[in-house]
Amino acid sequence: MSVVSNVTVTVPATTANLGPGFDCIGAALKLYNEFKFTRQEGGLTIHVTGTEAEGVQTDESNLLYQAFIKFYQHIEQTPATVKIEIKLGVPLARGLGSSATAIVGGLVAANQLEGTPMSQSQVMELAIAMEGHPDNVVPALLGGCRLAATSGAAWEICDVPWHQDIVPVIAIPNFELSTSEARGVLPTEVSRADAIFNTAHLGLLLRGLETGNGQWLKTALQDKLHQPYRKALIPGYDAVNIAAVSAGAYGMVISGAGPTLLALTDKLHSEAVEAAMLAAWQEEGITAEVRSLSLDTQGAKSF
Ligand SMILES: Nc1ncnc2c1ncn2[C@@H]1O[C@H](COP(=O)(O)OP(=O)(O)O)[C@@H](O)[C@H]1O
Ligand SMILES: N[C@@H](CCOP(=O)(O)O)C(=O)O
Repeated sequence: MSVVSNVTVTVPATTANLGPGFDCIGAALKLYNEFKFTRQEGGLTIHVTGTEAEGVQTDESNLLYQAFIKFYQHIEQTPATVKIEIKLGVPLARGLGSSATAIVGGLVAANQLEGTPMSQSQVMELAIAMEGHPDNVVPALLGGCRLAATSGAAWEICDVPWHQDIVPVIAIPNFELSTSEARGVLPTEVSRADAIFNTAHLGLLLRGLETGNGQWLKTALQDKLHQPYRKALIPGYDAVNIAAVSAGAYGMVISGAGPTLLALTDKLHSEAVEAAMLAAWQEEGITAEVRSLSLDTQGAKSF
């Protein structure tokens, strides 16, 4: 393919971890950021519109631009000078993969502008290296629900079947929690019992997601590697959890590094689960936006 003068990339939000799959599983959601890159003379300009636009840097420190630059370093070329227009749909620092959209968006845009010198799997490897874990950048790039594992040299990515009756309900509170802060509270070592617990629960989760077996999902959505440490950073976590399950959710987990909470339920109960999560957070004095979203199956798209 040939070099082009502009490209627009859309990248979906993600919900990573899904309880027991810390740092290895995530799903793309139908909620998007849009990034337009146009070649221009005379230096970088960044213009941001949409949800919480004031929270995004408009200089060279911008994460989207950092990913763009990383691509050129990788192919050992001088970066194109560009105008960047960002339309935000994914809220920042809420555990919905806003940073992953920026990393994937910057890499995909640079690859497209330069006529795709890199394959999709090379872009993916670079995105994982930048983010430090695969569970949000992989579904952001490829869509669907994805499990990632590495032997050390390369990554194996597998598509995780998601039963059509399972509905993700996301409850996004009106406060931020940076991923680095939420990683900072985690222990560096875990017990053998906790490692076994999560191994078993992740296996059960994969089968529960595939079959829609509610009994399996109810047990599977438990975790001992990150949520017990992180829930103290999310006021109202226990109340929202109890409300979601009482309204018919299989269970509730922290989306990504939080503070967004994710309940899995079925179509019959999704509206009641939404209302219950919203009311529980309101009672704690926290404003939230609660919605049922479906899975994005296409990942990053450029045009
Ligand atoms: N569209 C974007 N363009 C540039 N930078 C972004 C964008 N979205 C997020 N970021 C950067 O990523 C940070 C949030 O990352 P992080 O703490 O990992 O939270 P999240 O869970 O949303 O990924 C923001 O504060 C901002 O610096
Ligand atoms: N496994 C990571 C996932 C972070 O996802 P994000 O959406 O919060 O960026 C973690 O839990 O730290």
